[in-house]
Amino acid sequence: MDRDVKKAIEGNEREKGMEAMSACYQGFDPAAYLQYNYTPPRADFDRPDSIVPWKLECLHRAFTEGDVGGKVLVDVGSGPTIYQVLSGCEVFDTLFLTDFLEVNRQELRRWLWGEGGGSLDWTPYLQHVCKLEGRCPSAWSEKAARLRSVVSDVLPIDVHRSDPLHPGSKLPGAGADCLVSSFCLESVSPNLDFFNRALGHIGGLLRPGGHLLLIGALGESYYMAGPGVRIPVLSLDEAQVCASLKGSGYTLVRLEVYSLPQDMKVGVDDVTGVFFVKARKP
Ligand SMILES: C[S@@+](CC[C@H](N)C(=O)[O-])C[C@H]1O[C@@H](n2cnc3c(N)ncnc32)[C@H](O)[C@@H]1O
Repeated sequence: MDRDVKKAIEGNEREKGMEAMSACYQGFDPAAYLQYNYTPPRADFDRPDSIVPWKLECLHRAFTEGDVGGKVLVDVGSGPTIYQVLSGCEVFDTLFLTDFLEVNRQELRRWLWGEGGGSLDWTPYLQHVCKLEGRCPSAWSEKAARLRSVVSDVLPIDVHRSDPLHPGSKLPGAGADCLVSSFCLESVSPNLDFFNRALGHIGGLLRPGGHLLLIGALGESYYMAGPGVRIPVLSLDEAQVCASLKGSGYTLVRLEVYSLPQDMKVGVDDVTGVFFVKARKP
């Protein structure tokens, strides 16, 4: 087959894959998603084996080891959540939150700048991260103020585009000094090829020498994003995550894995574990 025709067919298939994924996301319900994943037992701060405290601990460690720094932090596919930047906001003075869906960007803006907060009370999260930082939990309001002061914008993003941010949303300087992304790439990719491409696309936002902190689901084939809203997920294992990072040119600093205790399986997905990666772009 002619090379150009083959490329056109492949391009067409990719467009279809992106459209199908985008259609799945139209029913995403931020309040329900937060309720499913960010309340006990998954966010039980009295249990170190709960998912959220584990993620917050990984992020805290990654941001306080001394090797991650610079000016600009970008969170890719923030969704309606802020937990993933509670440690990073102390290290970076400029932070961009991003998401594909306006409903999620709106939820973030409500917490950041709106009146009446948002759909979830983030206070226990702020208190917990203050404790990890050796501060008094009552410092949580200072942390909230710090986060609000460093967020420069909440931007639209599409990781399936080679230039994932809108052309009008150029990052300052040579790009981000650090990227965080949690449960985004595998939840928006119909197959490993899409995942690898998306990883490459977001890498374009990161300056050489910058760090990627990637959190994601292991062994997950779907999650619920609202009543009756079932989103397919690319089921990954640790070896695939490592191979994808290597394929995108990253140097792996650390991979940590969390296995879900039986009582964290609450019927909103079929995830079996979570990975946390710290990697560096050479
Ligand atoms: C499973 S949620 C993760 C949200 C949050 N980061 C977390 O840790 O819970 C996946 C997110 O990816 C976003 N998303 C969907 N399609 C996307 C795309 N093409 N590019 C970037 N983000 C996308 C969704 O809107 C959703 O917020």
